[in-house]
Amino acid sequence: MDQSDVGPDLAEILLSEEQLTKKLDELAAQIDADYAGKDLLLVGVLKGAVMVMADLSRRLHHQVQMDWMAVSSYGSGTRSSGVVRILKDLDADLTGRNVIIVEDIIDSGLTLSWLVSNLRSRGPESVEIAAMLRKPDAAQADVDVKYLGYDIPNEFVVGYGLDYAENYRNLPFVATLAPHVYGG
Ligand SMILES: O=P(O)(O)OC[C@H]1O[C@H](OP(=O)(O)OP(=O)(O)O)[C@H](O)[C@@H]1O
Ligand code: HPA
Ligand SMILES: [Mg+2]
Repeated sequence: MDQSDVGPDLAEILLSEEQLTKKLDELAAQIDADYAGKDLLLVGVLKGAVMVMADLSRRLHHQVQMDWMAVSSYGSGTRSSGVVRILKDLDADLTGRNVIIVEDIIDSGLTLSWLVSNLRSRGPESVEIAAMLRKPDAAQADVDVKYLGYDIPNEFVVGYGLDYAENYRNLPFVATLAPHVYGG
């Protein structure tokens, strides 16, 4: 699929499939090296992390387990208010486990900052983060990300797991939306 398949809805491709692939290779090599000889549990955050989880995990030579959480922010009505509700919890017991939380994007950082402290309270050996995208100019909470793909500008992006109204998640690249799509 390329930009022509989604017509005029996209403004600009920020990261191509090749750029994502190159970064996934690098991150997988780092994780393999860092966790050599250690147990590893990858925790994906539904739904956005599905692409990163699938592509990163299959590049690892390391034997890993995978588990999933679904969370939702609520409160003021704006997304990522920092008040997070668990919609689906992990099946795995984290006691003594080495955990990497796998995410598509760190935007305000509120989701991950809450999630890291929640998972740390469950007695794991370690908790780290792997995220494909980060918006440094949107940060409202400090998030220490060990395995990062790309820093991007503070613009709404779609593709590679990221949605606008549940659309565009299946694009193999990351793009900005044309203003007419979101009423701009
Ligand atoms: O850093 P933050 O500002 O907290 O934003 C990042 C979170 O927002 C998105 O998820 P969303 O809640 O949209 O759910 P989804 O993954 O199902 O799209 C994204 O996948 C992250 O989980
Ligand atoms: O830029 C974004 N796009 C889609 N979903 C998101 N969730 C947080 N930030 C974003
Ligand atoms: Mg998400």
